Amino acid sequence: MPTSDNAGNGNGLAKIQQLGDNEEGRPTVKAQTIDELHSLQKKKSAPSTPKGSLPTSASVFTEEERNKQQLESISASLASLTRESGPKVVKGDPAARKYEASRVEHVPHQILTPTIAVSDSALKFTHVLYNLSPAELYEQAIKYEKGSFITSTGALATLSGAKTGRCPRDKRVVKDEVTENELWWGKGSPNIEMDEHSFMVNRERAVDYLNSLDKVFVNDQFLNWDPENKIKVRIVSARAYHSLFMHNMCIRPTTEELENFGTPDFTIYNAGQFPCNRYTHYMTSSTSIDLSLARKEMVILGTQYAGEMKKGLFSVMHYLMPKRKILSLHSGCNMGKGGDVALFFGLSGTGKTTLSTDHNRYLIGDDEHCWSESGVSNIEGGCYAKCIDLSRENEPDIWNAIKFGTVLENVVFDEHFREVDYTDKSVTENTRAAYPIDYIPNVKLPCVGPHPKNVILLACDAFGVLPPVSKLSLSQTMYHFISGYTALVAGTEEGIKEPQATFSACFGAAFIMLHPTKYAAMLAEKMQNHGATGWLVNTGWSGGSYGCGSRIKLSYTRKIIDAIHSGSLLDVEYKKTEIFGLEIPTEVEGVPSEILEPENTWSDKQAYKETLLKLAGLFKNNFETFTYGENNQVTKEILAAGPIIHDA
Ligand SMILES: Nc1ncnc2c1ncn2[C@@H]1O[C@H](COP(=O)(O)OP(=O)(O)O)[C@@H](O)[C@H]1O
Ligand SMILES: C=C(OP(=O)(O)O)C(=O)O
Ligand SMILES: [Ca+2]
Ligand SMILES: [Mn+2]
Repeated sequence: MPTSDNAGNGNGLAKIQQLGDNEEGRPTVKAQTIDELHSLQKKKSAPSTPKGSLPTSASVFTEEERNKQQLESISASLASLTRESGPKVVKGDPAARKYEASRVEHVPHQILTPTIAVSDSALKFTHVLYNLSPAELYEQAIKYEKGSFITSTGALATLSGAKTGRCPRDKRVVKDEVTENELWWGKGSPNIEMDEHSFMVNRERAVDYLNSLDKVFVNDQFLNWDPENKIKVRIVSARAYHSLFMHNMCIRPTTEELENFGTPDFTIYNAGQFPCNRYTHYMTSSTSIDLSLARKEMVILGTQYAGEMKKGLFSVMHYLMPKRKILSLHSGCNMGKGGDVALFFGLSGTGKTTLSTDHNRYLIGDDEHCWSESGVSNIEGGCYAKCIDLSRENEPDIWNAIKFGTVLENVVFDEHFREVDYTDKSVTENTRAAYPIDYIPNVKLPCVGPHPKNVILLACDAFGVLPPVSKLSLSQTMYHFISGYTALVAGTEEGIKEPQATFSACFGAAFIMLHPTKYAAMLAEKMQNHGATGWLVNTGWSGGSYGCGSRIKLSYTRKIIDAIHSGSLLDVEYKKTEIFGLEIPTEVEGVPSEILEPENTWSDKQAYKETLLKLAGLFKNNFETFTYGENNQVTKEILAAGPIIHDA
């Protein structure tokens, strides 16, 4: 009898929902398990050639064949040259190994020759993370690299370790029968020799280190936007940070270009976390950056500073391009709406990146270019901006480029909000942002342009005696190009009042491979043929040396640069200065006229005169290397274009 109560079921109890029921028409997932659900999240990236389309000559390979070719090529790059130590390479993240297991069978078996010793590393797989996307590299960095964080604007903040700048004294170049005669060696040259054997010792050390890891990153990319002079580069590295940096800084291949990449023209082995062995001949520290032009390889040991890779490749371009009658330039480059191109030469910190990034002009590149018969081309696919004291007001385009995908090196940020404090120098003064060039809104794509109209030499003169702007004759341009002057303040060290003069031939002595006069002669010829005007712009001190005066306002420098671009600076009156013989304009729109003549801005005229003479003496002293050297091609005319000190 009590059952009848239940059977009636007039009590309003809800029916238990069945799987697949869909009360509000909301679809539920098709997955039966949580693993299945996860497997639905990622779909396969689309191939570049859609299925069913006719194969072109470049796409006759199946995806599997291409994959096999890529693996063979990477395997060859990573091969030990002294023994059969593998590697057995396999694509993909070892953390996701169970999903990759089926691919292992495709790896070609290495034939073991009994004459070559087998090591344990021959038995293990090296997982290759090949041309990962920025999103994948973020995950790798955050999961596995201490010191990697996402900032409030989405950039990837990283630490470069003990080295926060380049180590030019640890750079070595293999001297052989060919390079002995071709390259610039000796006093003033950046090329410190090593022999081939020592290079091989370091190469093996780097390759063994990389093979000992569970995984390595491989980037296959391009240098040079000039399609006829593109260079294929491969970068093998151990850190996601390095892979993302190069992804941003080199030219990114399309999926199709990557499928048909083939053998690289140049390979970098970056084993930066691992030191070199100081017992190796030619090694003077635990850091070594070694270049073999014959092998088309570079080895990095003992420094994780990413700029070493970018500037290492720049050195290679300084060798390869002049062979093709193309001038390689350590300069920024931009183009006006009317197609007028300007080059900005200058040493580190003088303003190449800042001044080539100009909201009113198209950016071609901020640091490395080529000047060929057909015009200028950027070597890189990204920019590498200093971020110390970066502000939205002064540099809006660089500020806005610091977003998802950008690598932020050695900056300090709020631990909770992850807002970067660009004034903080706790890690280093050389904080940097590396971003793809298309993060700048008015980029010129492809990054090429016609022959330059203006060649601007930037010097940050901390002595405060060079005029904010002067127009140069061709010989003066050559004189100042070969001198490559800048004077910076030590900055981080306390008590340093005296500016440090630096002379760096061709505004890039650390990267040139041939004698400076070779590049200078090419520049003179090109400037003459294309009617380019040379300018010297002081982005440094005014009103006294460092300590007394102050740095010229960026807004004034921008006005000066505007007047150069527009051509209006060609139509004003000029006055010639004493000692340096520089032509200085009497007026520039938007700039107080009195600052154009440095003497006016110094209250102590005697101190001005003495400082001017001191700097002129430093110039003369530096130039002696070029006039009395064995490669004396410097004409009297160029020498006469330098400062003239009259004996009292
Ligand atoms: N008058 C000026 N002209 C150019 N840069 C200036 C000036 N005053 C201050 N600066 C600062 O100097 C630095 C120049 O560095 P950057 O453009 O990165 O040089 P480079 O690319 O030549 O290494 C920037 O931090 C910029 O804000
Ligand atoms: C990255 C560099 O370039 P720059 O300082 O000229 O921007 C460098 O010299 O290490
Ligand atoms: Ca530099
Ligand atoms: Mn720069």
